[in-house]
Amino acid sequence: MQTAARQLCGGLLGNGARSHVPVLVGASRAASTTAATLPNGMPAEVTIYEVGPRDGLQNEAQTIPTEVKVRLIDMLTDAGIKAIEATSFVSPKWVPQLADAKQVIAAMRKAPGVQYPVLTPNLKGLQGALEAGCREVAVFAAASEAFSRRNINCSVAESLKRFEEVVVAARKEGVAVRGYVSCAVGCPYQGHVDPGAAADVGAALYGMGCYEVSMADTIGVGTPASMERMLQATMQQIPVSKLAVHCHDTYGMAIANIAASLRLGVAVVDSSVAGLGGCPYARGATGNVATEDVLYLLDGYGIRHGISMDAVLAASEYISGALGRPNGSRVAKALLARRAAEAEKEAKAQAKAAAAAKAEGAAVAA
Ligand SMILES: CC(C)(COP(=O)([O-])OP(=O)([O-])OC[C@H]1O[C@@H](n2cnc3c(N)ncnc32)[C@H](O)[C@@H]1OP(=O)([O-])[O-])[C@@H](O)C(=O)NCCC(=O)NCCSC(=O)C[C@@](C)(O)CC(=O)[O-]
Repeated sequence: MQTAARQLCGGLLGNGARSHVPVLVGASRAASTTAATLPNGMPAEVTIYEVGPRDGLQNEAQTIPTEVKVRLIDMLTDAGIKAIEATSFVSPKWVPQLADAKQVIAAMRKAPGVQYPVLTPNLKGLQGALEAGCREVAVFAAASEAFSRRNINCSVAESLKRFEEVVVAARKEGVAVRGYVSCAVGCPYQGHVDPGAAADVGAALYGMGCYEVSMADTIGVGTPASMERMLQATMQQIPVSKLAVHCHDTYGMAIANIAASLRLGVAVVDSSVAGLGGCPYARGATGNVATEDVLYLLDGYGIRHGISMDAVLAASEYISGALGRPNGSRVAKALLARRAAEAEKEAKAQAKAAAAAKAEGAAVAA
């Protein structure tokens, strides 16, 4: 596997992944470079790449009305999130929940300065995305053969060939492409994944022209130690400013894994409002790390993110209500409980003051 990805990468680039083609003009985040770091080595500013509407909803058994998806995306836009993965142009037989991709893109608000990428597994998906007017797409390879077969029905090497066609065609249209490496620290079918194998697949995606590569702990089995090993191997082939992390929270390690990634300089974090999500082809994997939890972590370090926690909480409560289930974010639950307690205290104080004023009025009248 490692060799296959390396060979392919070499074949695509001639002299290796570092000869990355320049990023696109007009794709604002795609063209940006990371700036300052804090004294602790962490980035001073982090971009949240919100995957709730896509990764979060793709696995839902119940049918979610298009209007609900659109409302969620609009609320996340209102929260100030600058990258929101809206949906997927994949086979509706494989992921029926996102069969309304075209309608979602048509109906949602497209705010200036916000990217709304969509997943495209092949040229057919890209064609659908272009027809819908999308300006950023994402391709998704895996560091594990078994997962690649289950998720996209082909080997890793075949998928990279397919993605190269997508990347070339997208870039011709001026459309930015992001890459994912699934199972970067563990696979539901094969178990252990070699950090070098994940790094090689990431390098192949970066080398073919993805402006950023998101290294995904698809089933949330990683720990800070295994994340660090994987990222250190990857950073030998891709600059850290072009890396993102995508952590599922199955074992409750996602926040620790993100903190470890920040320490290595990673400045783009994928997350999902209310902790929604799970991949249909990753048995037992729970949702992504919740956006609210990541914002709380970033606030704790004094890292800028430009997002309104209140507005994310509103989106989080909205989608949890629409799905009829408890909010999956611990931070959302804690903040909402604290706010409810404060509101109750305030209401009691007001009632007491009103009663006292009434009693005083009655005494004066007597
Ligand atoms: C890749 C394929 C299409 C191969 O699926 P296949 O069955 O090998 O493809 P095919 O080319 O033989 O086509 C089969 C049928 O699908 C149609 N088709 C083919 N392509 C498309 C398309 N783009 N849009 C709409 N329809 C499409 C095609 O036209 C045909 O229709 P039919 O003739 O039978 O009526 C399929 O396996 C697929 O769609 N897989 C998607 C799986 C997926 O979305 N998984 C979840 C996302 S990945 C993820 O969540 C991980 C990530 C990114 O979040 C990071 C992480 O945490 O790891």
